[in-house]
Amino acid sequence: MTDTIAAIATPYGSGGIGVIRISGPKAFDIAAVLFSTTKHWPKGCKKLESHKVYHGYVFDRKNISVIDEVLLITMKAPSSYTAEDVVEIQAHAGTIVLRTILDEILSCGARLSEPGEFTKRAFLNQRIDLTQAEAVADIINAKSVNALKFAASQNLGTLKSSIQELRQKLIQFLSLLEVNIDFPDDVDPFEPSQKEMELVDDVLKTCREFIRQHEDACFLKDGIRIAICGAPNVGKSSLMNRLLAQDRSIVTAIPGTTRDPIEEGLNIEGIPFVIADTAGIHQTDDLVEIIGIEKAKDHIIASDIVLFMKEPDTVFSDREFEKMVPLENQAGKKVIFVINKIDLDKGNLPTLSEKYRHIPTIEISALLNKGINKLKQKIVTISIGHLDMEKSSVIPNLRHKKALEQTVASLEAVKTGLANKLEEEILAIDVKSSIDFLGTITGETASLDILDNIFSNFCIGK
Ligand SMILES: Nc1nc2c(c(=O)[nH]1)N(C=O)[C@@H](CNc1ccc(C(=O)N[C@@H](CCC(=O)O)C(=O)O)cc1)CN2
Ligand SMILES: Nc1nc2c(ncn2[C@@H]2O[C@H](COP(=O)(O)OP(=O)(O)OP(=O)(O)O)[C@@H](O)[C@H]2O)c(=O)[nH]1
Ligand SMILES: [Mg+2]
Repeated sequence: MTDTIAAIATPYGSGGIGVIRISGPKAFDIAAVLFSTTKHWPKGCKKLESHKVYHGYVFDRKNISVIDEVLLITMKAPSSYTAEDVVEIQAHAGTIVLRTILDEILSCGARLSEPGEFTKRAFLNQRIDLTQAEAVADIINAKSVNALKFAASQNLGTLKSSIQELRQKLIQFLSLLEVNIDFPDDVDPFEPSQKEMELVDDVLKTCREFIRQHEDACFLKDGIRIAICGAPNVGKSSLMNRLLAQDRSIVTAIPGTTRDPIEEGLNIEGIPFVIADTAGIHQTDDLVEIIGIEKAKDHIIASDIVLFMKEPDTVFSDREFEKMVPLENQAGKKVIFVINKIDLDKGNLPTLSEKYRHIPTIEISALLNKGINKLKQKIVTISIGHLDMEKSSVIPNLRHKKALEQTVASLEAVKTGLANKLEEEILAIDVKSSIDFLGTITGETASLDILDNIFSNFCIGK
C-alpha cells in the first residue's frame, strides 16, 4: 500500500496564492481533520466530494485556531494528476503560512514528498508514460517558446504513441518468429515475406527520422550558434550590438579592434541563439591579432550559421570566403552574405560568385540600424523554416536519442540476420532487444536507475 505524500507545489517566497498538494489514501481524511467550511467552532466539514472546490478555513490539528482562509480542491482516484486521491489547498502564499499548513498535514500522517514524486506516481499508476513525465520537466524548464512547443506536444503523448506503434509492429514480427521457435515441426521453416522485411525497414526508417529530428530539435534547446566574420572594420561589432540591442562589443574606426571572440545569448522570435563577434580575419604580424584570428576561425567552424560580412566597394572572392569558411567545414553550415554600410553611397556593392550564388544576401547599415529586422527574419527562416514544432513528436532528449540509436543497431542486426537466413532463435534475440530499447523510451522497460535519475531532477511538489 502506498503512503500519502504532501508538499508545497508553488515556489518559495511570498506571492498571491500558494498551493499545497496531498496525494495518497489518507488525503481526504487529512483534509477532513484540518479543513472546515465554517470559521467558528465547532468546526464543520461536510463530506468532501470529488472534483469540487470548497471555500473554508484550515485549522491546526487540535482545531483551536484558524491558520488561513483557503480554497480546497478535491480529486478522487483515479481521476487526478497522480491517479490517487488528491487534495489541494490554495492558501495565501507566504513561507510561514504554507510551512505551517504543511506541518499540520505531515503531523496528520502524510510524508514530505521527494522531488518529482507526484509525477512519478502518475507514471507508476500508468496515467502517463515516461516521455510525458519528461515533458512535464521540459515544460517547466523551457528556455524558449519553441522548446515549450516541443514539450507541450510531448506532454500530449505524441512521442508515446509513435513509439508504441513501432513497438507493436516489432512485437507482431517477434510473434511470427516465435511460432517457429515453439513449434518447429508443425510449421514451415521461417521464411520472411516481403511484407515482414518491409516492416523492419519501416521501423528502421522511422527511428532514423526521429534521430534526425532530434538533432534539429537540439538546436532549439541549446541555442543555434551564429558567428559573425569578415575583414577588419567591416562592422562586425556594430552588427553584434545592433542584434543584441545593447553596446556589448567595442566599436572603433581602428581596424583590428576586436581580439577575443565575444559571445552572447540572443532570442529571436522565441528561438535561442548564441552569437559570437570575432576578430577581423586578415594577414597580420601582430601576435595578439594572430591569436584572435585563430579563435575566430574556431568559432566559425563550430557555428551553425555564419554571417559573412563585406562592405561596399570591395569584391567577394571565393578565396577570401573559403579562408574564413573552409570547404571541409561548409557541410551543414548555413551562410548569410551581409553587406554592411549601405548608407555610404560609394559605388559598387559586392556580388556573390557563381559558385556561391545560392547564399542569401542581406543589405544593412549597422550604423543607421537599417535592414537589421530583415536579417533577423532571414536568420529565423534558415534556422527553422523546415521544422514543424507543434506537430513534432521529437524533443531534444539525449536519453531518447541513445535508445533510438540502440534500436537502430539491433534492427540492423535483424536485417543482416534475415539476409543471411539465420535461425529464428538468433533473430528473435535482436528483435527482442530492439523492442526493449524502444520500451526504455516510454518506460515500459526502463530500469530503476533511469527512473530515479529522471524524477530526482524535478522540483519538490511536482
Ligand atoms: N491546481 C493544479 N493545477 C495544475 C496541475 C495540478 O496538479 N493542480 N497540474 C499538474 O501538473 C497541471 C495540469 N495537469 C493535470 C494533468 C492531469 C490531471 C488529472 O486530474 N487527470 C485525470 C482526470 C482528468 C479529467 O478529469 O478529465 C486523468 O487523466 O485521469 C490534472 C492536472 C498544471 N496545473
Ligand atoms: N557608414 C557606416 N559605418 C559603419 C557601419 N557599421 C560600422 N561602421 C563603422 O565602421 C567602423 C568599424 O566598425 P566595427 O563594428 O568596429 O567593425 P569590426 O568589423 O568589428 O572591426 P574589427 O573588430 O576591427 O574587425 C566604425 O567606425 C563604425 O562606426 C555602417 O553601417 N555604416
Ligand atoms: Mg570588432
